[in-house]
Amino acid sequence: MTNPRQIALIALREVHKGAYADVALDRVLQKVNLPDSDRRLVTELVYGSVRRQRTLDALIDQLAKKKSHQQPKDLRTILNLGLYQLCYQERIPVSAAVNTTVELARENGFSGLTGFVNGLLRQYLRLVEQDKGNVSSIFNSHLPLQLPENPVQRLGILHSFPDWIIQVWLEQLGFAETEKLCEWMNQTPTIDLRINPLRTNLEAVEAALQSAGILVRRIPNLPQALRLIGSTGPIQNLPGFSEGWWSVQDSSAQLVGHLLDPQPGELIIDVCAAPGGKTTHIAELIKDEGKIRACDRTASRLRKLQENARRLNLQSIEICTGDSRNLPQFYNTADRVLLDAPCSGLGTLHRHADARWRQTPESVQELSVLQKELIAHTSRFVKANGILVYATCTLHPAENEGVITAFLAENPNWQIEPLQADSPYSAYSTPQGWLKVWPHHHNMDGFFIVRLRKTNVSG
Ligand SMILES: C[S@@+](CC[C@H](N)C(=O)[O-])C[C@H]1O[C@@H](n2cnc3c(N)ncnc32)[C@H](O)[C@@H]1O
Repeated sequence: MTNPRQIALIALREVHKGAYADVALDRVLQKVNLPDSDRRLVTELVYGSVRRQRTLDALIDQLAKKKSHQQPKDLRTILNLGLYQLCYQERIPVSAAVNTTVELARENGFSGLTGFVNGLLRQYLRLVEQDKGNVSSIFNSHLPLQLPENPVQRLGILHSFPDWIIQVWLEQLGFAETEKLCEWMNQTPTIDLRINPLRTNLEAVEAALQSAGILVRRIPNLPQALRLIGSTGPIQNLPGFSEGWWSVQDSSAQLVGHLLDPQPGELIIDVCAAPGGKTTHIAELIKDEGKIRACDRTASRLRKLQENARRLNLQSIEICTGDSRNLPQFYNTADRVLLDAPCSGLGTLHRHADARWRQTPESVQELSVLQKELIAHTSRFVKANGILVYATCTLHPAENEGVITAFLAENPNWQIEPLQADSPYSAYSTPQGWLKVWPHHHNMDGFFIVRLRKTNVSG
């Protein structure tokens, strides 16, 4: 099979049955032999139509007599694919988008409905044309969508997020900023590298990448970070991967290691370590001199950590498989603890097309219970006067501020250690002393990071 749209439809069927979008996509792409340009098209169609599902469904609701959820499943997916191309893929000629969608319907059991598919897509195009010539447009975006007045639903439909996520962001940011954040989260993610200073340096990697035709940019105040610009092909094929010169790690995740500020010779426990992005950063920062206990309850993810440590030639990491809430042997042993907590990932929704539809207010609630238990147990690993850094890649206060506020209320011997006034990271700091990385301001993944100090032994 070589038709990219048919391959996208097969992957989307799996996603609608519950598969992760990246897993479903990998599975179908492995079975076919496509040129790179077609692979890119399948990827764009699958991730794009998953990400924009709510907006695309709203268009169907507006353009067809039957609502999107009343359409046969495959027909709805085919319409989503067609509308996605017309709405968001300017590179695809309109006639190609319409004709291939009609053909896809015909080849998948809807030969009696090709007129309906054609008519719906053409009606969409007519509305776009009308809108262009209409000064007092009823539509409020480049899409001919009639949107409700209610700000939550309005942003949710227009930018394709569930209402509850919009609500959480509106409460923190207001309408205009929430809209910017939604737009940011609908972009194609960038890739950052973290250079391993024990094997090479930034200048050498920059030069090697540039001579391979890859454009890169440095990130202010992050001495090991390089951002790749444009498409790169498979990341493992870039110069220096097998030599352990660098790891893939977003800039905001690199901030976490710097905030922990580990020192050579220390004992550091990374209590949610796998697949090891931050563990290996810590090992690099301590020049591989000292000990890092890398704990995680997921053995398969720890195997990835081991592979990464081997590739980067790091010796200071010791693996520990199990639940970090149940490791009393580590009490009062660590100079520093990193708790990079399992979270809802609302700061990295751009990286996982389906994540916005998988999380729910209930899953956030469950995660916040786990996060509170993890900090309560693992803070006991820290020696007197030691440090614990709590971090998440989410933008939900119940998993961030809520966890820390509750922990501090119950543990008066712990305090937030705010940044020094001259810290290079003060752009992210807040009056409360924790750091928040807002993607639409800082152009990196959303993160919450707080550095806590244990002030005496009695608690
Ligand atoms: C955000 S990820 C960690 C990412 C990692 N720090 C990195 O930078 O590559 C959270 C991890 O917490 C682990 N985890 C969840 N609950 C845990 C528990 N009770 N004890 C230990 N690990 C746990 C998950 O398996 C997952 O690998």
